[in-house]
Amino acid sequence: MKLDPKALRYLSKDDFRTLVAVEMGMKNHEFVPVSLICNIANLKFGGGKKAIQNLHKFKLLFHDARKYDGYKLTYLGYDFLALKTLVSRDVISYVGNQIGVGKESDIYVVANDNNEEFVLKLHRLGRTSFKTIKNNRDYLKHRKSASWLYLSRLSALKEYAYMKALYDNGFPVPQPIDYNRHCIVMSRVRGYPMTQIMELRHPSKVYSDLMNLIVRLASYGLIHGDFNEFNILINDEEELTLIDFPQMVSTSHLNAEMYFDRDVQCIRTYFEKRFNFIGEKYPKFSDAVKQYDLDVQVNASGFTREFEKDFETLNQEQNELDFSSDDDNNDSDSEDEEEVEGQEKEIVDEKEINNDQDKEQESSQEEDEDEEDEDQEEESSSEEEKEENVEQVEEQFKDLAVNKNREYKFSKDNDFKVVLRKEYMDEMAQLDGERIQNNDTDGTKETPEEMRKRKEEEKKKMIEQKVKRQLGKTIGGRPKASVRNSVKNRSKKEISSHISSYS
Ligand SMILES: Nc1ncnc2c1ncn2[C@@H]1O[C@H](COP(=O)(O)OP(=O)(O)OP(=O)(O)O)[C@@H](O)[C@H]1O
Repeated sequence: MKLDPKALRYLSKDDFRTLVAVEMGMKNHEFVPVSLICNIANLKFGGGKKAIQNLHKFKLLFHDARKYDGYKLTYLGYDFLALKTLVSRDVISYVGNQIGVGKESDIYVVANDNNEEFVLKLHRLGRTSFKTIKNNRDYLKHRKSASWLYLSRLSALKEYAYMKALYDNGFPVPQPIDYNRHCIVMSRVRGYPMTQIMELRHPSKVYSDLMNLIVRLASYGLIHGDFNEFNILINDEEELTLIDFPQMVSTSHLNAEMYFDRDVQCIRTYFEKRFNFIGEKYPKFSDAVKQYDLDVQVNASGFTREFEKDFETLNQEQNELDFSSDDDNNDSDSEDEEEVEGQEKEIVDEKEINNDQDKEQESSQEEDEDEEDEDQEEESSSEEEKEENVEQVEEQFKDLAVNKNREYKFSKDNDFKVVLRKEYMDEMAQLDGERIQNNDTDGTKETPEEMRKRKEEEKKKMIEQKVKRQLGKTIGGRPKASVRNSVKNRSKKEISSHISSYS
């Protein structure tokens, strides 16, 4: 599901109030009856129904009238609630391009009023299960339908808590900025996922940095649990940043050694396959001496043991639900068995909602003008670029270049321009050198105009190659998912339902 923030600017305070009312109603109902929504929202003169229609129009609510007139939140609706809160806290002001799609999240670039860029991660746990839940449920004794909200929220909270504890202790992780509901805002790392790197200048150094990181994590009582090339970002200086923490486990976990060894093995295998580097020395679980305990800090950040327990239980239940979704009978049976503790924790704190609502005002309308100006500029410059080959490059590049459909202005115009990496620049310089040599020996000198054209051509070729590679690796969801699956031992079913959720 793609996040499209354009409706934000058209929604009134009453609309948001009604959206929150649906969220609260989903505590006990899969589809919240219209009368209940209106009651909770408590709007005058039939305002509730009008707001429901508006929210439905923007696809923030899903309607079902089979048993009674009821509505539930869509992912987009839940995204909006979180975005609205983050905007009202002045954490973010603009939403930019999507820069990543994980199995369980969508990643966007966002910016605040000072044009500082961050990354917004929207957790999407349980999205497959959510789709399989039967529509004939009306009243939820045991918060089944809302579990995707709760699960995504817990996952975000866990990731935020771990990221904060790690960041505060000097680990190379993004800086956590804020979170709300199922969203985290963190600093943007200037680097590439290691899976996109074809060659390293110093493979042995990077390898030993990674192994040291695994051991250092263990000395703080933690194992990443998904330590692979997809969750390691590397920059041009070959510095590393670790991302994605919802699966972290403690070194006192029953299977801690297995998780530790798996993390180590993942890196060894990858280095051997990709860089032809055999890591002869590698750490064992017994090498890691626990010196610190980050658990306390993680708890202090809000992710208590109770939440951890809930998270594990729900995760397991969601997995079981995925497996049994084909079997209609099983589904309804298992529903009755589903008793999860701590229902009160389920939906957002009412107080928080009310405060947020009061603070949250229509703050997005003024952004239109700047954005339109930008779009006009883009159009006029593209008119000049009529040459066929330029168009070809743009076509291939469209997902990586400036998103012309974006509804929100973005801070730095040049942000999405291709940044040619050092290797490409070196390659071009080398080609230049060869050409000059040839010219000298031929006795035919290139005019400055010819040289400019040739350089442009070469640059375009480089970009084309780079883009092809990137598109193949990052945008083609199917191969990525299957590779990830082999790393993480995910079921085929899980992957195919994930892939279908994007189609
Ligand atoms: N702080 C960040 N800075 C820059 N890019 C990021 C950042 N966080 C995530 N990304 C990009 O988003 C991609 C997906 O992020 P992440 O691994 O956190 O998602 P995920 O849903 O947890 O993935 P999965 O569950 O499939 O492992 C990353 O590969 C990376 O390219």
